[in-house]
Amino acid sequence: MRVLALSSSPRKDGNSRMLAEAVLSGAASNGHQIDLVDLADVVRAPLRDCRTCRLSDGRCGIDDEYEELLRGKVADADAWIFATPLYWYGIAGQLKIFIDRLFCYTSSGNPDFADMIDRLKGKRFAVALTAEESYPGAVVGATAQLQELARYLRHEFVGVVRGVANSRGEVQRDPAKPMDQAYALGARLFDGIVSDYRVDSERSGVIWPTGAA
Ligand SMILES: Cc1cc2nc3c(=O)[nH]c(=O)nc-3n(C[C@H](O)[C@H](O)[C@H](O)COP(=O)(O)O)c2cc1C
Repeated sequence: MRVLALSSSPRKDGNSRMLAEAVLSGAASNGHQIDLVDLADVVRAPLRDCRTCRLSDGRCGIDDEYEELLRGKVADADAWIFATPLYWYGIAGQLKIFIDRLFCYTSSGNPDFADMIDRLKGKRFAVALTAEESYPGAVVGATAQLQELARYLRHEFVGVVRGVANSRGEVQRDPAKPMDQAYALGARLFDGIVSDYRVDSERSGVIWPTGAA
């Protein structure tokens, strides 16, 4: 399977990217193909008013490497890892812009929108997030936003790994060991049961197969 991490911190030797790399290492340990993109290298402009920005054939008029990233790596991946620092109790701007600009390719003004919607659906999805504050509520808004995005895109939301860190590399010293958690998350990216039970869901009563470690 192809696992793509989108790292949104402008600090490329920072904590959230390190967590994402650990998720990828875990995925690679199970034979998956891994890749990481720094959004700051690709996404150079925010969403504009599509009515005035679209080209005459309906394609997106913003001239950067976003479309290449989207049509290639993002649409082709089987799992997305979104890595973000907590910025002002939300996700980093680069990541928000990446998400906002999905609109240009999924709204009906774009000639390929139906195909793109198909290609963006049904992936495995995980989040690697770092914040200075350890207060649990600090990351709730950012996490909820990404969870709702995953639901909307019909993804399987596998999990969130959260590190408490500020200076570069400090996430490795977080006593909660988020780097290990990230590795484990990557390793189980495609096997974990992601449940979204309803009251009338059929359930066997057993979550993990007997004999599982
Ligand atoms: C612009 C900015 C806003 C931030 N806002 C918050 C915040 O609201 N809460 C928090 O706990 N940490 C906040 N931080 C700290 C970062 O989330 C923290 O240092 C994180 O580990 C940085 O990740 P990085 O090394 O991947 O860039 C902020 C940092 C910056 C630069």
